[in-house]
Amino acid sequence: MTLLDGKKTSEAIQNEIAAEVAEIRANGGKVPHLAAILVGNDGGSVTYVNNKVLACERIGFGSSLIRYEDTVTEEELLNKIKELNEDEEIDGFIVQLPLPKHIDTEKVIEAVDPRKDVDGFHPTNVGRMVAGLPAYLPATPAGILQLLQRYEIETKGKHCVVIGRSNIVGTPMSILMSKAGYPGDATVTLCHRNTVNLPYFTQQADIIIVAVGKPGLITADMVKEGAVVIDVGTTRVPDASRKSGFRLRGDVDFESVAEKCSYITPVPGGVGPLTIAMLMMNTLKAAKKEVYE
Ligand SMILES: Nc1nc2c(c(=O)[nH]1)N[C@@H](CN(C=O)c1ccc(C(=O)N[C@@H](CCC(=O)O)C(=O)O)cc1)CN2
Repeated sequence: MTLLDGKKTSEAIQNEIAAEVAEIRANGGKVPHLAAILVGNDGGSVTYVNNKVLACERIGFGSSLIRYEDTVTEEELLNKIKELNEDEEIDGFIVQLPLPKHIDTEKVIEAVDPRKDVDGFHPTNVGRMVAGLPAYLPATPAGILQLLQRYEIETKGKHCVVIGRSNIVGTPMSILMSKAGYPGDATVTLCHRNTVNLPYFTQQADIIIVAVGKPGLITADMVKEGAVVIDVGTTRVPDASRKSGFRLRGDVDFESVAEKCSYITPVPGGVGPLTIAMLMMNTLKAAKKEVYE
């Protein structure tokens, strides 16, 4: 069994981006600038956004962090988005999810100019991705593609079972894995909460990608010998022995499944760190106007 090391892969990608930024800087070009909007004080979201800002600093990007209390109104948020859409210094920006319940997330996502939507969540980017046109790909699925590619995992003709149909991970992942080319060309089954007899599908899978948020959902008896197992789940479970009071658990029962599969991602240190690297990649593309002229 080979461990798919997302931390190492993320560092490698970020080093490649940093080298390009150094070159841009040396040639007097515009240094990419990412802005992030964070609403509220959710522990996970604060960590992720701080890590995004730190990654910008390490790579040499400019960055802006815009914070609001969770009482912010939808109107205030939409006004800020309008401002960022028009700010020529900002190449791309994100609104950290989830948002408080009183804010319409879809409305917020649609307010972002698709040319600056480095999260790849705007319907224009989703549609372009489906149509095979240049688009910002959402960071988590794009990170999984990088892992498959960098570990030279065969995907053509394989049966890939994706579990979870979220707009951020499962649905785009299923589309990208079925597209022509590498990594892709797989036969894809998308399973979700109403799938009857989940093990029937997972037992046939050459590649399992699970993004549900149910710790330990995938057990050894559900996995074919030699399968590739990608775990996107990161649920915080209480752990009194840790200073933080919690630990992260994936959707895969790692100990038992690792003995059966050919490749597996750990949690933490698997898919998660790639999310940040791919956001940086999208921001570089935005600055270079690679997706939109
Ligand atoms: N606007 C966005 N919101 C959210 C996204 C997103 O891509 N854009 N994705 C997730 C959260 N997320 C990034 O924002 C994210 C999640 C996990 C990790 C990560 O590195 N996880 C580590 C563990 C970190 C920890 O200790 O908590 C790992 O898995 O090893 C990075 C980014 C939802 N919101």
